[in-house]
Amino acid sequence: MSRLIVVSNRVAMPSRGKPQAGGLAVAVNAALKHRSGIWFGWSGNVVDPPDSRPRLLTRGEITYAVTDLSTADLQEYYSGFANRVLWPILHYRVDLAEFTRSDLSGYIRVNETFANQISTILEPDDVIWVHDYHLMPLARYLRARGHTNKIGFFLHIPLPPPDILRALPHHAEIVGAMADYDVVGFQTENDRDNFARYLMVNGGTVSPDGNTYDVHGRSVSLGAFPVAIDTASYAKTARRASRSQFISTMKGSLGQSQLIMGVDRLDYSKGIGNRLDAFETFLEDNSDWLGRVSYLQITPKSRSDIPEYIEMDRMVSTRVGQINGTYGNVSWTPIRYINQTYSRTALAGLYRLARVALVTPLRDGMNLVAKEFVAAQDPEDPGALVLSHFAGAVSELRDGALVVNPHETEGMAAAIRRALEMPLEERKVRHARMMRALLANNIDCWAKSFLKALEDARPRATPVNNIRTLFAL
Ligand SMILES: O=P(O)(O)OC[C@H]1O[C@H](O[C@H]2O[C@H](CO)[C@@H](O)[C@H](O)[C@H]2O)[C@H](O)[C@@H](O)[C@@H]1O
Ligand SMILES: O=c1ccn([C@@H]2O[C@H](COP(=O)(O)OP(=O)(O)O)[C@@H](O)[C@H]2O)c(=O)[nH]1
Repeated sequence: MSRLIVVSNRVAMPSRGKPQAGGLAVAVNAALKHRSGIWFGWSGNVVDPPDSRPRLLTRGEITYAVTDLSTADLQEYYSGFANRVLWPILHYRVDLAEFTRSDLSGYIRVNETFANQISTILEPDDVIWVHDYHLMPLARYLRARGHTNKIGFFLHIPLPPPDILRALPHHAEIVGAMADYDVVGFQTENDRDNFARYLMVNGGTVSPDGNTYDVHGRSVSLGAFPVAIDTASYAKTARRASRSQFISTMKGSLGQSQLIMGVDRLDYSKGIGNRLDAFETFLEDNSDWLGRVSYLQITPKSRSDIPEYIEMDRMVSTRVGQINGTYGNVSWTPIRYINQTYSRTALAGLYRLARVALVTPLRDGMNLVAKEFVAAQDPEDPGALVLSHFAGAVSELRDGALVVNPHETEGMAAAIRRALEMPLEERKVRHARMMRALLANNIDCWAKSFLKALEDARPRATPVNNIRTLFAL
């Protein structure tokens, strides 16, 4: 079997020890467990100047090939273009995008550097699987270096309609460059259809199979491959974790209160502010629940150098303080707000203890927390999931979750009450439906179905040696 080269901005090195908050690392790690290969990406270190060749480290079946970034790379590529331009625009927040030409050139420079470094380790029949918005044009630079390998791309975050994509300055250089992959995968059909429409309005034509698009001489197949979790193994972890000292201490601290949980990186896309508004309205409208509920919000800090994230940090802390100050008393604090990262095992135990999970992003590619919460429940006494209509996970979990619009405070407050008071029989039925969906699409299916689509893609006869823009801006 040919080697698999996984490429992503972040590489989850086992030696790092610390748990990582972020679904991409969790999904790729699980996918690589079943196929030997190389995982290439950023080491997480900033070095001036970085080495021009990757450092290799083998652990079991996986070889990690990592490279450092320079201070300018970190600033322009990661904090700048990837996280202040692409992240907001792809999450439908054009209002938050801060575009500069220097950030765009830093982004292109790092993509070209990655292509150079990958070229040093690439063999002709390697299959390359690139992940996420940091590396959208990588295939273009690999093709320009003469590589005809199969190259696939998976976008972990949403892809908005063409009108929003057009707000991205020089979008053809970035979004249009995805046509240089053989297969492009998305979390949902909606994301896939948005990209198909983007290609069509820019002169692409669809082939009779309905999945392959010809775009000015390039051929690219599109598909939806919802990212998954290892459901059965996570359920086992949760059963074990629920017997730990950590969980019995937590249980003791709750007394008779019901536990509501939220777990999100501190990111504006997660809708934490709207959720706090809804929780406040719930307390305001339901005085019978005062003192009988505890909302635990675990929120590791994320991308803390970026102004929008600093502002978010300030806003959430202030709101939590206001709500606790207004509704709490000497023996009861409504919200426990924590900025630490917990291991997935510790989270599994907490999920199993919780009566309700609030997963209410304004937009989210998938949201693995929603899936992990469901997998962690005791089927005989499961908790209820309140899930945003705008999380990718809703396409698989809508039959069992209480689906809410995160922009409607009163609707979310009502859903919190309904979830807390849901009869056992209804909780069991809803949980069983969601478990069925999760068991049908396991992490192995995700990786296997994407790699199968890549294998089936038409081989490229000749490399593209010129880098040219596909269509007018
Ligand atoms: O690497 P960071 O900048 O610290 O950010 C963490 C990761 O966040 C994003 O995760 C996405 O992928 C998940 C798994 O497919 C998906 O469930 C979630 O909805 C997405 O937001 C980001 O896409 C990753 O690249 C980051 O590593
Ligand atoms: O303290 C934490 C918080 C989150 N996570 C994990 O980080 C991932 C978050 O993925 P998700 O898709 O929900 O969102 P993302 O952060 O990737 O946008 C999940 O697997 C969580 O279990 C974790 O291990 N520890």
